[in-house]
Amino acid sequence: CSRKNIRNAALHPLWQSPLTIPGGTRQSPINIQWRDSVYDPFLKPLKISYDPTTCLHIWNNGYSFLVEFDDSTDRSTIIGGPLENQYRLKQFHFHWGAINDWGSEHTVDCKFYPAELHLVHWNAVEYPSFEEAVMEGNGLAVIGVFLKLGARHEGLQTLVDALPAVRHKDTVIEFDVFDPSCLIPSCPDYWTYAGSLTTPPLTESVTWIIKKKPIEVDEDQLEAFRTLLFTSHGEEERRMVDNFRPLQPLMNRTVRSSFR
Ligand SMILES: NS(=O)(=O)c1ccc(S(=O)(=O)NCc2cccs2)s1
Ligand SMILES: [Zn+2]
Repeated sequence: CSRKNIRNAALHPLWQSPLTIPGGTRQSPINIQWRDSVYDPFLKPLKISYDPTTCLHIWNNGYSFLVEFDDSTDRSTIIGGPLENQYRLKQFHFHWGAINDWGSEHTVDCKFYPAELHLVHWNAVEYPSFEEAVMEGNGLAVIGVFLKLGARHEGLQTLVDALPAVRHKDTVIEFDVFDPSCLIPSCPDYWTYAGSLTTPPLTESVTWIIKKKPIEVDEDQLEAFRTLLFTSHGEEERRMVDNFRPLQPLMNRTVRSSFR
């Protein structure tokens, strides 16, 4: 994949920390070369069961804006797909670009989408806490959904309307009821591979489940993401854009598809 626009992200303040971790063999994100992905007939459909009342708040953590959920019980979970266990929803967040030509973390046949949604889940069957699951090879499962420019997304608009209240880093607002399944395409097709967190601590603990179909959002909604700031109140403002990690080497990995 051409690295012209990856330079922007690599030089971005977000990546002052090391871009790669020593000895990393399963880092994320990656380019998904459609023709190299291998159909696996044993992959199950992914079963998503979210309780909208487990939604807690939206906050700007200086990397992205995240919507966090009460993960003290199994009320919002996923199971099936490539997963051996049930995983609990912890939070979802997005990555996006300064312009619509790039912004996603994963690419498909070297194509960037303008943004990407990540729904982060942890293996509460095998591990006592999220923080411990983050350190384990099968600790996390992240669903990735690409955003493409198109029609306005009514479900997303509820989030967009809350963004002015979390414009600065470390601001938070309560968010009582939200069902994130409205952000996941109904098409069941996905790719899956073994990878890592794409922000520090970059741990190699993520089973990635990347939906083949994108969701459509409109220009105003993408522009609303770009009004957020990396910086806190009182600091010199830096717009929160290009908060995506550069592509990482595939190394000895195969991307499987749930579809022919
Ligand atoms: N872009 S991504 O989906 O790969 C993610 C990056 C970081 C994620 S996190 O929610 O696990 N926070 C990291 C941690 C918090 C506390 C201990 S480690 S998810
Ligand atoms: Zn992410």
